[in-house]
Amino acid sequence: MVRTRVPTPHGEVFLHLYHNNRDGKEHLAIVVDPAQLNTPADEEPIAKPIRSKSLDEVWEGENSEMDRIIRGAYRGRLSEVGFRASSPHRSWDAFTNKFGISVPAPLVRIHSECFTGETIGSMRCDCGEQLDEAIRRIAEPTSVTLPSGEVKTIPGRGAVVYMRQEGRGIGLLSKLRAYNLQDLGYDTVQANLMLGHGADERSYGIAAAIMRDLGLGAGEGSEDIRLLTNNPDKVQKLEAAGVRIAEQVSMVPRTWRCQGEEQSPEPAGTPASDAAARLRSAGATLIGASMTRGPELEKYLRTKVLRMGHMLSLPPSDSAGNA
Ligand SMILES: Nc1nc2c(ncn2[C@@H]2O[C@H](COP(=O)(O)OP(=O)(O)OP(=O)(O)O)[C@@H](O)[C@H]2O)c(=O)[nH]1
Repeated sequence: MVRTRVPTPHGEVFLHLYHNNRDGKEHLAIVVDPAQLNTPADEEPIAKPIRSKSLDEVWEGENSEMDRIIRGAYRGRLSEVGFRASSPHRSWDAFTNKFGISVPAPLVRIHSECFTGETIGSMRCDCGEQLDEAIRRIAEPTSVTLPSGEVKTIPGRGAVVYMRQEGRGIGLLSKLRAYNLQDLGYDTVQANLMLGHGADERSYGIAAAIMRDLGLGAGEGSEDIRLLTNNPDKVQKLEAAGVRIAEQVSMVPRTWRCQGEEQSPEPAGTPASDAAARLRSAGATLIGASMTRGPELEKYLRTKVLRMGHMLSLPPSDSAGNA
């Protein structure tokens, strides 16, 4: 495992790259925990830091602080000047916050790789938008009230566990074949089945192991989590793998939040710019073409709701019987 800091439009995140001996793929965890950047090493953070146990362990054959730095086992922001070793071996299992307040459970998303949606901006799915939206929502600050009555804003925290399960686990090659079948009119479920695959071949054992390592919903001293998903199968499989989910938080596609309004390009004063402004004022960072939309995305989203049981309300036109 290796960890590094990455600045993003939503703030600085820590990218953890995990090796495993089950499927040989490199899965990732994108950890949002600004307290690790802002809290001086000798001060208690307000919420439990999201730390990887395997990263903090001393590894066999590790001889110097530089070895640990190179693999990312440090706290705070590295810089040539002013780096502090910062109690690298401390375990946070028994963490209690000394401010006497309860903070919201960390927000977590288990995201599945989608080359087409995330890298080339395909409008067949909303995967790129979901990844952006997940990091934005995890990083969103919240207000807490101190025992003195003072209201304090604390940064959002949580993680996206990024699983290399392209095409719901069937792989990119099969997904591209499925797209060709979809062009003939089949939906995403039918196309998978016609190719001899299951509708969804993903498993969540490795995701649960990563969460255990990070103390998110599983493992010694871990916190319960809030899970960002609409997928009931994901919730059920994670719980079966021992992950404690305090709350399921849904993700409404941006296009369904702004139904009927034009968008990109966004000349000022148009419904498009209003829709984008509303999303921005809600904190959204709109990337690329603002939001994904179009008939193919519409069909994809409706299939998720109608055939895969995703917990989302259809927009008014669909619930009126057009599905
Ligand atoms: N087989 C197949 N996979 C697709 C298609 N479109 C997107 N995907 C994959 O679907 C995965 C994302 O899963 P979704 O079903 O969209 O969402 P989810 O993760 O199950 O549910 P949420 O947590 O609510 O987002 C990614 O691995 C994508 O590569 C498609 O048309 N066919």
